[in-house]
Amino acid sequence: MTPLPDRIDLLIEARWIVPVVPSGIILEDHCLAIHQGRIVALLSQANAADVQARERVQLGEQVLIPGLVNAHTHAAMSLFRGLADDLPLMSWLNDHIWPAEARWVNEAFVRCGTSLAIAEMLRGGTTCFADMYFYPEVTARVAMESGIRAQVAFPIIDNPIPGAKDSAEAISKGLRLHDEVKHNPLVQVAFGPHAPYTVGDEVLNRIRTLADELDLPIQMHIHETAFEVEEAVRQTGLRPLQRLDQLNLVTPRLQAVHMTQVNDLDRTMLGELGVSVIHCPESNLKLGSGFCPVQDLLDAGVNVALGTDGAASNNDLDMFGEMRTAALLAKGLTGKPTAVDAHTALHMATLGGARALCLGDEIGSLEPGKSADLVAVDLSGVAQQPVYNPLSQILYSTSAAQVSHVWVAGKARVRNSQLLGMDLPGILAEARAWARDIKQGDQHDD
Ligand SMILES: CSC[C@H]1O[C@@H](n2cnc3c(O)ncnc32)[C@H](O)[C@@H]1O
Ligand SMILES: [Zn+2]
Repeated sequence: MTPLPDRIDLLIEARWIVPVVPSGIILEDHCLAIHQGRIVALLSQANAADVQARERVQLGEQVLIPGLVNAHTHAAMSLFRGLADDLPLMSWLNDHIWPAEARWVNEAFVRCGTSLAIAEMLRGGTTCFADMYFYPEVTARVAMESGIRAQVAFPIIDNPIPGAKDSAEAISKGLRLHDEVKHNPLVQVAFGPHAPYTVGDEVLNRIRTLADELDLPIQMHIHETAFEVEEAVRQTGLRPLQRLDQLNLVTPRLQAVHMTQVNDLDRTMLGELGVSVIHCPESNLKLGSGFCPVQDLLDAGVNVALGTDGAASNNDLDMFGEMRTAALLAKGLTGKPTAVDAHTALHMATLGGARALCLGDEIGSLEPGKSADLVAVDLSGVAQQPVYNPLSQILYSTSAAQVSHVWVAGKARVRNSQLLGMDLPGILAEARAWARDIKQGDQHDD
């Protein structure tokens, strides 16, 4: 072990630590040593006794895990939470969400909705989120101000969108944003072509060329419903994933969101070509979109991450709930209780997400050298007793409400369940004002 600095910044003592790597290990009565925003050691409490630290945090009956990675959301859509429920995807989008976006979405909307979403995510143990929404420059700014880690995919659709008159303008604004934030340690930019049915071949070709040149990820909704795949086959003779492969987009930089429709050829292609699949089980269930065959994908060597999707189709941004749904759904779908076990679900929500966002060397597990993106979960409550195995509690009897502390790059963002550095009362007041106007159809004054 490399010697520790004479005095480290932070020492966290916990009853349990689940580092995710090595797989399945649970450390009891251990400490995590943090210096300059990075994990420098995992130590037994006996070995940590002589360590000098500027700050010591004693967590008691709590479990420390890596920060959760919400690998797909539309943060600002938190302002549309509960606006249109119990509908299938295309009527939800065409008849409700897209008209509401055309009427309401502007920079002030994105600022307020993204702040609300980040507050919910940080309080719930999400330390990194991957976003795809209009005015990505606003999302990036709010993320930087709040201290959360983010991948901001700038949206590209063939039609005009809020903030860009066409896809060429969306791309040039997105590239400018990349240039502005490329040295920021917490925020990175990605391409966000919305879906195969909203972006044509010419624009996809340009995205592929630019993403290769700049070494940037591409996030896209793909094979979300059977209807999407059937329509594409009817119109072109190709499944959307086949079409994307012909355009050389099926590569390790592709983050394929949803993938509820997977045939043998798709599965082989995803595994062999190193694509990450972002599984959004609750949004898929609520919109009746279908089921992503996660265990089959994992067996084929596909990296699978977890996302909530937006709060307008979920309707929360709770990654603990998402992990539990993913685990239960896989068992129901396969008829096998061993499918997506507790460790696999936590892996998808941490290291799987980190790898999908090309951040696998930086976050996703508690290992020396990685950034100190951490979550402490309180297991002392009545609904968490007794504790035989803290991993079981994390998956099957815990929600965002039990998160007590959150650190991003070693900096505390939640302490004793209180959000730090964000004006939560102000954000809530503004969100309620937006909802009042949206409900009444009034003009919103900033
Ligand atoms: C291009 S910005 C994002 C765009 O996507 C819409 N959206 C939200 N959820 C979904 C989904 O599950 N499938 C497809 N599109 C979705 C959102 O409303 C924005 O218009
Ligand atoms: Zn989505």
